[in-house]
Amino acid sequence: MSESKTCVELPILDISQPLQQSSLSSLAEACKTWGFFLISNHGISRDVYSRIYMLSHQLFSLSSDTKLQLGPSSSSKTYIPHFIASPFFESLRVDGPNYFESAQTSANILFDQQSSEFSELLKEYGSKMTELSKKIVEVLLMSLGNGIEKKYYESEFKNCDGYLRIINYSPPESLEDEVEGLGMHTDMSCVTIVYQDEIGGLQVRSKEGKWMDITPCKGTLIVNVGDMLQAWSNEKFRSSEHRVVLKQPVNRLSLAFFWCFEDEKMILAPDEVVVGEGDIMRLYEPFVCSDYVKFRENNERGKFEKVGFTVKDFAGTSSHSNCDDNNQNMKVLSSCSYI
Ligand SMILES: O=C(O)CCC(=O)C(=O)O
Ligand SMILES: [Fe+2]
Repeated sequence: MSESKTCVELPILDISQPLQQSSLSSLAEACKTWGFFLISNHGISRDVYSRIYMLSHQLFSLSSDTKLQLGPSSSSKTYIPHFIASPFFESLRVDGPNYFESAQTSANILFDQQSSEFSELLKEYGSKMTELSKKIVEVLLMSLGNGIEKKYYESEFKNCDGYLRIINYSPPESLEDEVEGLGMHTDMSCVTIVYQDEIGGLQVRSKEGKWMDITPCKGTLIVNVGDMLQAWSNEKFRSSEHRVVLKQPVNRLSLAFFWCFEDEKMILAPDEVVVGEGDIMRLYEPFVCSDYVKFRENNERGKFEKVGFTVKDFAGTSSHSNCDDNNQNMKVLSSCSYI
């Protein structure tokens, strides 16, 4: 990997302060260009992070045999071992809405001594992330203008739910060049909230195809738009390709929280959102959320969220053929539709 890289400058939204019009504009701009921004004053203390980190570190230090008791099997994706996403990636999933129960089920299998510390912490983290995700989606809808949030926040987003992935990256000890910890992918969520430690490594791909570093910024969380919101917003918000590269021979831990529509949700951008600023083309056919998830899961090239086929290939109208795309595998499902 020898491409030259640059850091991307993303706006920081102070979520504890009343919203200014200027913050909404820079947010809308960042979400259209990068699909990424940062959140400060999110209300999660350093202490909570260091306790989650300590317990997660203990958990990932257990033997493979112990961890493999959690999966992977076709019915359970709780634990993803090394060599599925990459040789250096493993993760533990904690499902909402009952984060305590989900974490405790794993803890009971993994740890000899019964303790609820891990599950209590994840319950707290899950509920904070839920509140934050709701706020973020509302703010994003506000940034679209025309009172879109008043009309559509409650009716469209009230049944969203989340899950958390605790990810442990362990690069080889003799690391000469950087390696990919998690390959290029887009998220299938509405929004994802990531906490990365000071080691960094998260990169976003620009529209021109250049990899840009998202440098860790103390005390902030990273938010990125996922495929579901890209489709719902008719691409007013971009679900960008991103990846994780490991540049130092040290462990990296991250917490990725995915806020998603319910499985049976039909995704169709409202007319007011499609029209926007003179944009009259509907870029996606209506589709059911779980059908897209299945499409990604069943698609060899889409395995583990690697980009190959994305929501554009699944439900994009032919309006997309005029767009930026350097994806050679565009599969147009139907002809252009106008509202
Ligand atoms: O580990 C990270 O920083 C990002 C993880 C990620 O992109 C994902 O799990 O979808
Ligand atoms: Fe991701």
